[in-house]
Amino acid sequence: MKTSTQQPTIGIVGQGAVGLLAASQLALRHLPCHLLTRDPALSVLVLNFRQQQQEHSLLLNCHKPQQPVQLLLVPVKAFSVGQALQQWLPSCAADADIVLCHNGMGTLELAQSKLQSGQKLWFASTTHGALKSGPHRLQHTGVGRTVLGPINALACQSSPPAALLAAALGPLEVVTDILPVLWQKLAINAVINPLTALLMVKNGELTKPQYRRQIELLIHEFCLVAQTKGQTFDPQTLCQTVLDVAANTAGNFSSMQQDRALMRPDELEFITGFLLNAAAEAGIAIPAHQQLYQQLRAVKPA
Ligand SMILES: NC(=O)C1=CN([C@@H]2O[C@H](COP(=O)(O)OP(=O)(O)OC[C@H]3O[C@@H](n4cnc5c(N)ncnc54)[C@H](OP(=O)(O)O)[C@@H]3O)[C@@H](O)[C@H]2O)C=CC1
Ligand SMILES: CC(C)(CO)C(=O)C(=O)O
Repeated sequence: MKTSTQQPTIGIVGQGAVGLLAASQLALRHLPCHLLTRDPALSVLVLNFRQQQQEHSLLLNCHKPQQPVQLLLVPVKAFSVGQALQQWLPSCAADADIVLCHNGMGTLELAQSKLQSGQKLWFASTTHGALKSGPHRLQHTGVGRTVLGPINALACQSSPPAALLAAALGPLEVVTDILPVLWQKLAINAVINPLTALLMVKNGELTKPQYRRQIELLIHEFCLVAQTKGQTFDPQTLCQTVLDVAANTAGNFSSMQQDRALMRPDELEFITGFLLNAAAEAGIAIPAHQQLYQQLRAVKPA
């Protein structure tokens, strides 16, 4: 259902870094949305949003929407997707656009099983960087881009919610097949995240020659698994892509490093774990990823 001004009701799950980035950029473009938070008593979030050396004081709306949500953005950790959909899909219109946005893979079947038959499922893969340094402070740490693609059959036949996604997390590219994008992001996260989390270093450390052999091995194994799912990558090019991301985000800690440093749950099961499951299904051994997984789980058991 649309409001009188024809602006669809937008809901953003949570008040995490990516969700607040999306809400802030919408607010700066005078496109209001509802933050769907865990705290039912919270009506407004006061946010200091820092972007490109500019500080913005924003008031973000946390009221439960009166109208069914037409566009639901779900920028939560992969392990929260099932519960987030369970909680917030009842607030959505029967023909709503639902947009997942997370690192890792392995949530798509679960998400599809929770949707009503008229709801469209999309995935937005973003390279933006956002850091929440306190409950009221968000910094846009890296200007990136977002690729949006359909997941379920209905989304494949529908127009994408491109204008709103572009306002929230643009520049936006819309693709008809998002899987190659998700697999490439998986490769980046399957190398940078576990290594930085194990070594407790910033991403840039991995550009040093001493890590080159291990990264090449991880990428080689990744390519074998991806191939079994119909995703073909050139190992050398992919290795260079991973090193470029590490160099471009040299001063940042990866999300997995931050999660482990702060003793929060991490996305290892949806990154390395997903890869290990796919390898097992295909009967392929990927010892370099297996070892990383075991080392990380030994440091903090699942
Ligand atoms: N931050 C970044 O720069 C980037 C992050 N990503 C990926 O995007 C995803 C989101 O990242 P990020 O924003 O950093 O993650 P956060 O953990 O900061 O944000 C997710 C937020 O959603 C909340 N949440 C989860 N489930 C619900 C629910 N049912 N109802 C209400 N709130 C809920 C969480 O609350 P609670 O903590 O209480 O569970 C948390 O505050 C991750 O997969 C991440 O790897 C991708 C690119 C960049
Ligand atoms: C690309 C990278 C590795 C940037 O830090 C990331 O997505 C993450 O930290 O989760």
